[in-house]
Amino acid sequence: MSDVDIIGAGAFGTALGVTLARDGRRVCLWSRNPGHRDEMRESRRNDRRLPGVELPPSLNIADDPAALRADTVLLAIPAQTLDGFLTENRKLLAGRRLVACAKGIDLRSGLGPTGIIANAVPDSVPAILSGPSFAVDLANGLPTALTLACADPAAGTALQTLLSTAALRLYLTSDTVGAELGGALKNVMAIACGLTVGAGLGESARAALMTRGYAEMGRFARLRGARPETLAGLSGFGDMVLTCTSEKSRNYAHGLALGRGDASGTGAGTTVEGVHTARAVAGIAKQEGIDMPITTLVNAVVSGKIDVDRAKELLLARPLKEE
Ligand SMILES: NC(=O)C1=CN([C@@H]2O[C@H](COP(=O)(O)OP(=O)(O)OC[C@H]3O[C@@H](n4cnc5c(N)ncnc54)[C@H](O)[C@@H]3O)[C@@H](O)[C@H]2O)C=CC1
Ligand SMILES: O=C(CO)COP(=O)(O)O
Repeated sequence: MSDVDIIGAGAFGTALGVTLARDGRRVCLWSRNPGHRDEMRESRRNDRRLPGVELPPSLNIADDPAALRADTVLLAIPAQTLDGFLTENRKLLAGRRLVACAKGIDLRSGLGPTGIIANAVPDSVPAILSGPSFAVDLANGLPTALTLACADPAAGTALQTLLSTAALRLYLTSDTVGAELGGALKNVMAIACGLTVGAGLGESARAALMTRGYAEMGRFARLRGARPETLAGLSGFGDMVLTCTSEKSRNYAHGLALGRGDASGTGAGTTVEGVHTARAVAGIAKQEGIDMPITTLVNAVVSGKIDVDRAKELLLARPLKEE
């Protein structure tokens, strides 16, 4: 039996699997695509999603989620697919520690990943792993620090120990809402920053957006019960800094391409979580009367309703206020 099972052989699921297996854990990695599984078994690499990285011998490729038996399951699939997967596999996942690795808000329910888990598999222990970590950095063994959030203190401590390695340092919190909102909302801000730089509005404008975006994230998160110190930690501020300043971020790169006038952005087939989260959060903000100007305008731009110039005009025309 493995120590950790991983659902989703995308860039992040594979990077986590490689990291844990190198550090001595027995890992089972499942991809929904049989051809992809065969390729990984044969080449001992995941060239589709994380090219050039060897899969360690203690990482096995599983054929069927039903064969996965570990107490700890990492859910490394996009946020919009989480509810469907969990609902379909509810019985199989009951009683386990389910660690979401996705960063997003479900469009249908408005829930973050731990809320989705709690709803879909009520007798599981939900947790979330979030923070600044490009899959490729992790897979290359570079030092990385993340937030592990779990409301159950004993399970949280056990997960922190199980999932920390020599290069991957996990900080523990019980604030699952804060951790998941920081990770979801920073993707929207990364798109905003990409749009700004892509449209040639400058780095000063990006710094302004990051700062006001962070204030906006805090407003939304507080109203949902998050603790401000969680937002100031790795899963909020830390990840926002990374993804708002690096072209390695798909959210930032998507904004950058749109801002430069390429209407397809990073193109179909790339996971850009912030697009869906902007839509979900803009809708909630409107409904609940929460002031979220940057998120609202990102949603309007990525859905093609307005262009970046119009978004800039609208932001700059807002009434002057205290900081
Ligand atoms: N790539 C990165 O550097 C990081 C990604 N994340 C988060 O991890 C999540 C996954 O991202 P990536 O691995 O990068 O994406 P990816 O695009 O590389 O892979 C996504 C994987 O999910 C699988 N998948 C999609 N729908 C599925 C379904 N219904 N059932 C089963 N499998 C399904 C796909 O086949 C694919 O293998 C996202 O929420 C992302 O924000 C978090 C930290 C870092
Ligand atoms: O969340 C990430 C790094 O922490 C990855 O960001 P992207 O999904 O924008 O590539």
